[in-house]
Amino acid sequence: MGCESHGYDIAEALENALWNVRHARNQQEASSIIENDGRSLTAIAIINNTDSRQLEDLQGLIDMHPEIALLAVVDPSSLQVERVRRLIHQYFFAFLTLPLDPIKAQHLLEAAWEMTLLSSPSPNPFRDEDLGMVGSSPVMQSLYRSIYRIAKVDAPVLVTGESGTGKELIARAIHDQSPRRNGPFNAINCGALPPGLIQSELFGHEKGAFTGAGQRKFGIIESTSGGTLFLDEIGDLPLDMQVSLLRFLENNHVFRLGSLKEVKVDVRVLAATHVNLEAAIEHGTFREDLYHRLNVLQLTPPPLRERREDIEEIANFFFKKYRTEKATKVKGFNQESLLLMRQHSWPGNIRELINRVRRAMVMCDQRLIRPEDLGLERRQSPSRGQVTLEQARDLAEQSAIRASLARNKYQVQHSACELDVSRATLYRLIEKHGIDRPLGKDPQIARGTTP
Ligand SMILES: Nc1ncnc2c1ncn2[C@@H]1O[C@H](COP(=O)(O)OP(=O)(O)OP(=O)(O)O)[C@@H](O)[C@H]1O
Repeated sequence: MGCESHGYDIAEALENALWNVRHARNQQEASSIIENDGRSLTAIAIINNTDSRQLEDLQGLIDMHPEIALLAVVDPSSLQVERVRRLIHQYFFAFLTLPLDPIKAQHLLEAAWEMTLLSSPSPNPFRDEDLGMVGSSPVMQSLYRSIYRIAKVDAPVLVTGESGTGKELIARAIHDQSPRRNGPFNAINCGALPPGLIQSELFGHEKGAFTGAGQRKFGIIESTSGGTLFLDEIGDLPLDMQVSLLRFLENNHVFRLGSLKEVKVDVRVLAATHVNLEAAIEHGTFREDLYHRLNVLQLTPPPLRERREDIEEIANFFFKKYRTEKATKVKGFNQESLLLMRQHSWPGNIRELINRVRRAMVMCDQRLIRPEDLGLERRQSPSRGQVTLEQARDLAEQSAIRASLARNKYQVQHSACELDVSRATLYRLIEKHGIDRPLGKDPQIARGTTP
């Protein structure tokens, strides 16, 4: 909120950078925006006036909403005023001086927004379930926010990232959240198209355009009119097709093969690649002009190994999803599996995680999925000198339980008595350490029920 002219200039610069901007001219307007907005807010307050009444109002508003991270924008002369300096120091995430540097403003706003997320009562202010995506880590929260922002505009988007990180899912989510959501969403894998058919697949053909073209065919671009076209593995598109695609992106017209008549098409193009297009440009296999045309907005989903905190959530999500498809006695993952999943490097990212969970659900003949069901190597015992106190405790606990179970012929009740813990605690510890027990040795295990 703040001074009209500066406010509108800043709002325009931020809107251009795809921020969702609301402009409040005074404290009342700011309050009503805050009350009405259910999602996290990050705010800029323009302090153009050192009037103590105004400063008090501003302080009152800030006091009422400590969850909002605020950036101050001030005229350098206002910084001479002790009260302004104190207010900024006590209540603001950072400050910027006029004239505003829009790049710096954006960076600080990003950082302030992340801070807002941390203090948000809801861990997911941007609803991942609306996007069909799982994962609550800060990096995914930031991705969801970008998807919502990018969905509102109509520019091309380039989604880059490793295989299996969710590039196609992101394209789908952008479409579903965009004004084009009622139009078609079509995806095509540029690497999977036979070279002789690409032109016709993308742009269509007229009857008789080539041997075998018995009738007119609309290409996928034309069939996507009013919707979103997702070009997967764009790096594999042959150079001549890159020229045609660039022409289409520049004037929104297509020529069907065998026709000189141009057809106007309204399509938003999203493209994805797992290869480095900049390197491809250097090698002469990708056109630089097409790269710049596609790369208006870029999104890069992180590899799974860079957001390990999401692994358990995603594994449980798919476990529940597949459990409803097929009756199974498996109840979840044991602690060792969860630990190993967290440690695995996931070269195939989420696709690999889904496949391992599905495989484990088939392979598992116990109540809880073990590392071998997932095809993951069991943890090596840490070598001498590398054991932390916690690991040493774990190892001692594990070996005491194993020994007691063996002594008591796997009768959990007897072992629990011997170890002086409740049966429920012993079951929990058995699961935690991934200790194998022969099936049927304990009545509870044989029935597969929770103790
Ligand atoms: N955040 C996510 N939440 C839930 N499922 C996801 C998520 N990201 C990806 N997936 C699932 O993982 C699988 C792989 O995703 P997707 O095909 O979108 O990856 P990709 O990056 O396009 O892979 P490729 O480069 O190999 O084409 C799909 O089954 C997808 O539904």
